Amino acid sequence: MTFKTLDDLESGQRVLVRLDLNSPVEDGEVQDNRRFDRHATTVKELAENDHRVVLMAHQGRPGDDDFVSLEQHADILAGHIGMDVEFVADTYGDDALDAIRSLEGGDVLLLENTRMVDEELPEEDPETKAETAFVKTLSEEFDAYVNDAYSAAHRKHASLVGFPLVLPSYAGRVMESEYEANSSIATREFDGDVTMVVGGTKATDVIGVMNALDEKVDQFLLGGIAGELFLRADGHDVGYDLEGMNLFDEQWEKNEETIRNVLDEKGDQIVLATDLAFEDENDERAEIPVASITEKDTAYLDVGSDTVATYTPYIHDSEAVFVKGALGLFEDERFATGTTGVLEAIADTDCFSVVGGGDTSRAIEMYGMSEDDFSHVSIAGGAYIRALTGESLPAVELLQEN
Ligand SMILES: Nc1ncnc2c1ncn2[C@@H]1O[C@H](COP(=O)(O)OP(=O)(O)O)[C@@H](O)[C@H]1O
Ligand SMILES: O=C(OP(=O)(O)O)[C@H](O)COP(=O)(O)O
Repeated sequence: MTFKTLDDLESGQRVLVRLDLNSPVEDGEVQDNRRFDRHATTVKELAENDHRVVLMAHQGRPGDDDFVSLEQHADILAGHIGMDVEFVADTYGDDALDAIRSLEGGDVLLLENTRMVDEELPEEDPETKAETAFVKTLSEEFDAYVNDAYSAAHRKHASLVGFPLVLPSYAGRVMESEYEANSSIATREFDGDVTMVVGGTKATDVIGVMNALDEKVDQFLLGGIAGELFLRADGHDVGYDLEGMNLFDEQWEKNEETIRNVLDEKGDQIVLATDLAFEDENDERAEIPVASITEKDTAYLDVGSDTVATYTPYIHDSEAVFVKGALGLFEDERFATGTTGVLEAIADTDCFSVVGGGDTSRAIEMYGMSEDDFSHVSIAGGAYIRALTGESLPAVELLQEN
């Protein structure tokens, strides 16, 4: 491990901890999710080591519907760690400082949404962030900083990159496990085949992964919106926006040439869906072979069962399988077959497997699978894709330099 961890942190200190509790918010209600469960391990360990634990996290972005206070997050987190989590609706003002100074060993306090601090969001160099009033004021109150927010590590925000320049800094347990797993595709050598299942909504994610990992990956199994755009490049009447849709055409305009080039250059590594699923006149799932599609008149919402049957042997014959992005609209049970099919194929093997993507990894718990069926289930989306494509994660690099 290339950074200091909680194993290196002496007990009984004043510790400022950055988590990523960014969650879906539905009608103002913060939705519990695996990020709380995963971060609970770090928080509980710090409290049990008699630290005075002060937590920072963000939720949403100013102006978005999910930009809310962290008050609900404190209650949800308390439920996961089985301890009280005090909340103060302040980030670094007098109320926050008073609450921080009144803590005793083993206490846990959550500060207000870091994105309510003007100095937090602009993406700036760590040196600039270290000079903000936010960082300078808070860092005076602590002996150490712990960053556990791997899934936000691609952001150069004050709470993520300002403190490591002014406090002794350590990786939390989530940071450790996410870094280890998500960098493994780049750092580990596999004797057998390596397979990547890539889907989701963003063609640029798929292109980035293919360009970065074509030396490491033997086959890319495609699905989702991105997979349909590659089918369009392969000459099929799919991957088009129908009336009222905005999923394909804008991406196609921006990426057509790149998609065609990737398909030409890496075609022998790319496996495309052989059939797709759609909603028929009875609102039920129906499937059609891609070769039989001759009209641009249907919205396809999943890969078909024949595609799953085609992808399964690749997965079964692989030593390592990495997943990024769903193969269909899995939130609708009728169109979960592609995503659950490949996840079940992975679960049936003892290959090394990493499932990533903030939305995609939710499919595991939604369809009764266990995280234990996989080597690692990431709670990161954008950060995971950057790890796969070898792009920098500024907050991780700063921990490594500390
Ligand atoms: N054919 C499809 N039509 C509509 N949505 C799709 C389709 N395939 C996948 N999706 C959507 O893609 C989302 C996941 O993609 P994305 O957000 O890029 O990945 P992640 O958040 O897991 O990194 C899922 O929420 C799923 O609903
Ligand atoms: O949820 C997050 O990113 P993700 O959706 O890529 O997993 C992180 O918390 C970063 O949030 P942001 O994309 O609002 O900076």
